[in-house]
Amino acid sequence: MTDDFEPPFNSTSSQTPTLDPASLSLRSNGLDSKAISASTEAALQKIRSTLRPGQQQMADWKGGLLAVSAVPGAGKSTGMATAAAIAIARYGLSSRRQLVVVTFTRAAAANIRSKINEKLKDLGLPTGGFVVYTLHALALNIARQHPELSGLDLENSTLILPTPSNRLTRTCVELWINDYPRHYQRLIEGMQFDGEETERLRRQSVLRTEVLPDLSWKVIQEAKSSGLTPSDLRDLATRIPNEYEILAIAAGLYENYEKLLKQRQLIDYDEMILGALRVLKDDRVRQQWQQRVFAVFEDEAQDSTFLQTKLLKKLAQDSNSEDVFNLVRVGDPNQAINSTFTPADPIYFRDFCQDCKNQDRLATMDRAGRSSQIIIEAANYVLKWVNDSQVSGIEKPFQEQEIHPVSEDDPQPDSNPAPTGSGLELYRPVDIYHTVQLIAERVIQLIQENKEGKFAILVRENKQGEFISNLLNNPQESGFKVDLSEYPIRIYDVSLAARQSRIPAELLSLLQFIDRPHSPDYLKAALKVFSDRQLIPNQDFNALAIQPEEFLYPGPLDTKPSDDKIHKCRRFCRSLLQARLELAPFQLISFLALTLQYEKSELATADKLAERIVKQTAGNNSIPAIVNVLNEIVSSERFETVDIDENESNESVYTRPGQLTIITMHKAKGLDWDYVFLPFLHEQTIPGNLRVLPQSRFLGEFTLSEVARAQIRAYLHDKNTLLDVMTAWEQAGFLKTAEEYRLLYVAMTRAKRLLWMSAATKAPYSWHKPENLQDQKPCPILPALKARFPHHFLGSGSE
Ligand SMILES: Nc1ncnc2c1ncn2[C@@H]1O[C@H](COP(=O)(O)OP(=O)(O)OP(=O)(O)O)[C@@H](O)[C@H]1O
Repeated sequence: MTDDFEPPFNSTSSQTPTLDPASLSLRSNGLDSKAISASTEAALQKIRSTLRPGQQQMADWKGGLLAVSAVPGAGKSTGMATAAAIAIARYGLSSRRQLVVVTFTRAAAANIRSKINEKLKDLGLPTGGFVVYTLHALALNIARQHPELSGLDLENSTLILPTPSNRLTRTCVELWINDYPRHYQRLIEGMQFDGEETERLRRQSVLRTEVLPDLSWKVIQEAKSSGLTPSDLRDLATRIPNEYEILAIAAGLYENYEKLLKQRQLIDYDEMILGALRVLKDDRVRQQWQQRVFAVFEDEAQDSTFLQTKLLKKLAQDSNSEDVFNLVRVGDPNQAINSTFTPADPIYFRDFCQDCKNQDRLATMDRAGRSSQIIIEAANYVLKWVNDSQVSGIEKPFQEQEIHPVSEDDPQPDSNPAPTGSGLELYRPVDIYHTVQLIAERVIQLIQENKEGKFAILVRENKQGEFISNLLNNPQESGFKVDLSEYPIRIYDVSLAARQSRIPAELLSLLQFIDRPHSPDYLKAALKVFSDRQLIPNQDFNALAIQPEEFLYPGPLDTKPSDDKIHKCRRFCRSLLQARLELAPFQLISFLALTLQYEKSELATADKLAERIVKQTAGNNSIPAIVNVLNEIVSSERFETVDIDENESNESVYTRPGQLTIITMHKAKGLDWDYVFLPFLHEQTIPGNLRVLPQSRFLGEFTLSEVARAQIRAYLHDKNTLLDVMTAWEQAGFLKTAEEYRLLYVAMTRAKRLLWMSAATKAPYSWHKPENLQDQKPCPILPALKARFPHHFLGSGSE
């Protein structure tokens, strides 16, 4: 985290510029521009003339609020960087009074920083007039400079990223169970219960290791990032009673979480934003900051949470006039794809756009030069079709915002390029193997035509990427007919990195089991790791794990049936316990890596991890010591994986010429390629539906965490909306449907010259078992596109 933020603004008050009262009154009505020379003005006009109409509106901003709603590929970051450089020049900004540019990821921050620097250099201006932050880095910077106000001791605390499976979440759950036995019992009883002991143990296992950690994780994120305290949540719980008292449980978990953070000197990301907001509550300090901040420009504004929005508004507020904000927010409501698994909520940006519209301060950037005309038409059609079909209740998933091609004289080289072939190809391959074969064959054709071409296969989940990558990289072993290694194309599997980032957690689970094999939780977690790695068949592990001894070493009198599946699970677990007896603790990591059948780069990551553990446990190389170190790595930071090919983290590695990138749709946001392949578009995943896992059906046909989250969200949007359980569950489903379609839209709009889409007739129900094929319906978009663009439908693709 430490390298995530800029050198701080000057923090002492003596260095704060004092403002001339005359300019203050001017600033309330608009910003006070510096007198600039005719030659600088001419240079600014020249830069402005390279912008598209929507971008020019950004460049012409003269203070106050401005919302910019842009379509994919409209040039949001280009426009923002240029507008920033123009504002810096026009208002004579310097390190004493800076423009603050905020964006979402570090890569995006680096990108926009270099664009602004470039423009300033062209203008012959110094580069001290602006800073670029990620939202969290900005908050951290403010909180760090005023520890007495933020209440955060950042020097002695650890930053954490809670997950449902980490120790902190699990401890919250255990404490809650202790404090609320009656509530817990009510959950165990579920819809109905006949008191049978094995079933009781199974339900306890599901609640303790799945349902409650999930509830805790989702609700805490949602509530905290929206500024709700545990007691706010308790109040809300009394207003939405239900049988299980879901929100009361959530409030209890949240209280435990907050207590644990304090006790253990841990800080989460929301705490940093809250800390910064506490700092800005102090009038004097707030004014100092506001005087140093000339204005705030935010990119990717559709992904902000309530608290983040609040922080930016505070900073952008005029120090002398509460109603004046110098704030430009740029985003695309149609590319909001984080709201179902993070607390990001596009409603805040939509509301901001609406407010700005009412004040005539909304600009739209609806021209984009990225894609061929036919791809634009397909994306526009999807948007309209989805909105018209009312797939997600009354709220439309998309803002009615069509993409238009840029004008003929647009400065972007090769804008709206000619399509490759027909530009849009729709297929219904026989099965998923056939799908990959069609892609490989098409790639071979295209790479021969264009050696510098950029290719990507976008998948919905990493498992699909793994499947494709295995077939393409090991054609012989898989009996696959096409061998890409004979052609000048490199395969870059981004999902591999995601798989690698799971390595520390996987090893931790196995080691915890080795350390305490009689713990049902650890046994279950170990089985889950084997199953995720496809070494054992997936099944309800709660049933196996509740009596570890019986499972591991069944006696002759054991009555439980034991089939092949169970034998296989048992063999793996026993081999771990055997290793414990035979190997020294420091050798266990390598043994586990081999047991999990890690491949080359995964083994390298495991080695790196082992080295670090040996160092950190020097003097006490016991299994509990190793578990402790691993636990810290897993719960407090992202361990860096080793990429055998490179160590670059720059996004440009995803879009290199002559490369076929396999990447998730989520990660592809903001990137583009000449040829984009979207395989496996099945209704089951896009839009899919919210599933209740069989093991937690005893609670009813809904998921506690989703219900609670939907209830909180509805309340935040409108304090009078209190949803009952089933309505909340339905809302959660709508939210997911809407977001899946937006994700598909993001994926489609990554293509420049060819958009290739397919749904195989036969596909697996679960990608954990890709070989189990069954008939699968296509995503409803495909038949709709087929009807609208009949000439682009190429059947199964075989002659
Ligand atoms: N005024 C312009 N002149 C020349 N090129 C431009 C201009 N505006 C944008 N571009 C080019 O258009 C492409 C898309 O721009 P950019 O990546 O900023 O779009 P975006 O709106 O952020 O896209 P997305 O929403 O899909 O992430 C880039 O290659 C950029 O260089």
